[in-house]
Amino acid sequence: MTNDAILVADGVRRSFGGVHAVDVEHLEVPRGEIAALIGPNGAGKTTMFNLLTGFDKPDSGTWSFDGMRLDGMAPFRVARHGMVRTFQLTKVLGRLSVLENMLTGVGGQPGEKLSRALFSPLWKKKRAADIERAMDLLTRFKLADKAGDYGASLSGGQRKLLEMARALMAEPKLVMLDEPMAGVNPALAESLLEHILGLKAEGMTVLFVEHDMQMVKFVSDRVVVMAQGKIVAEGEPEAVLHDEAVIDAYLGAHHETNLREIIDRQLAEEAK
Ligand SMILES: Nc1ncnc2c1ncn2[C@@H]1O[C@H](COP(=O)(O)OP(=O)(O)OP(=O)(O)O)[C@@H](O)[C@H]1O
Repeated sequence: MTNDAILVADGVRRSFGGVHAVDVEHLEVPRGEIAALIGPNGAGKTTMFNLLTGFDKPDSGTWSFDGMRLDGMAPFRVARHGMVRTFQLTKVLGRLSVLENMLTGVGGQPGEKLSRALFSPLWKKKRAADIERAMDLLTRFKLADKAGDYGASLSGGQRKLLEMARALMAEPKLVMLDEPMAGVNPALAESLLEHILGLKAEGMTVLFVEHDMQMVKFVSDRVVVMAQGKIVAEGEPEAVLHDEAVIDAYLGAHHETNLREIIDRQLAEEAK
């Protein structure tokens, strides 16, 4: 479909009992773009994220990332290959400091104990470089003054920022964000948007799940719509958000967001 897709998935299926949570024939994420994955509650978006990043196993399906097959790979290996994700409910570790949380995002930690013992000076050098990188990222995300504070002391919005900053520790090529705007106050929301656009400016690809249509419209180059496990529409935001099938997918599932109202409001604003 696209000339240069960083992620290509085929025949990805996952059922829970009788529920076909994910039943995706084909998905491509274009390199260097920001793609939004939208759809009503229970559409299968988070399950799809979990499958692609190795946090859940599909009943069937294959996918490749940057030309390499990643299906069946453990999450830390997926991250090491450059595909990292954040979670809808952040996984910031409350009893670790903000800086320590950042260091958990460094790739290549599991199984390093032996080499660490053998090459201690090397490890120390790497550790110092990791700390420097972590502090640079914390500065960029305006969290540097909190480096020594416990993760638990951060607000919900700051945790979202920390999770995004931690994801960048692995120097990813693709960043997957699960509902980055949920529970974030307007001031932080603006800075989150800037950070997401910044990732693209730095050459990263972004795939995010979001219910906030304003954000979807504002930052995405491409929108993929899921409903009942399947992809029901995809394309440029303008076209997709006016698509009858998309509106039906939302309204049919009695989703809390009335897309028609949002679209009408946006059209009225644009007409002003
Ligand atoms: N571990 C699980 N066990 C049983 N059913 C599950 C499990 N995870 C997801 N489901 C079901 O799979 C379907 C898809 O859920 P999923 O969380 O992926 O949807 P979603 O699009 O991310 O929804 P939301 O926007 O509410 O986060 C739902 O019917 C959900 O109840």
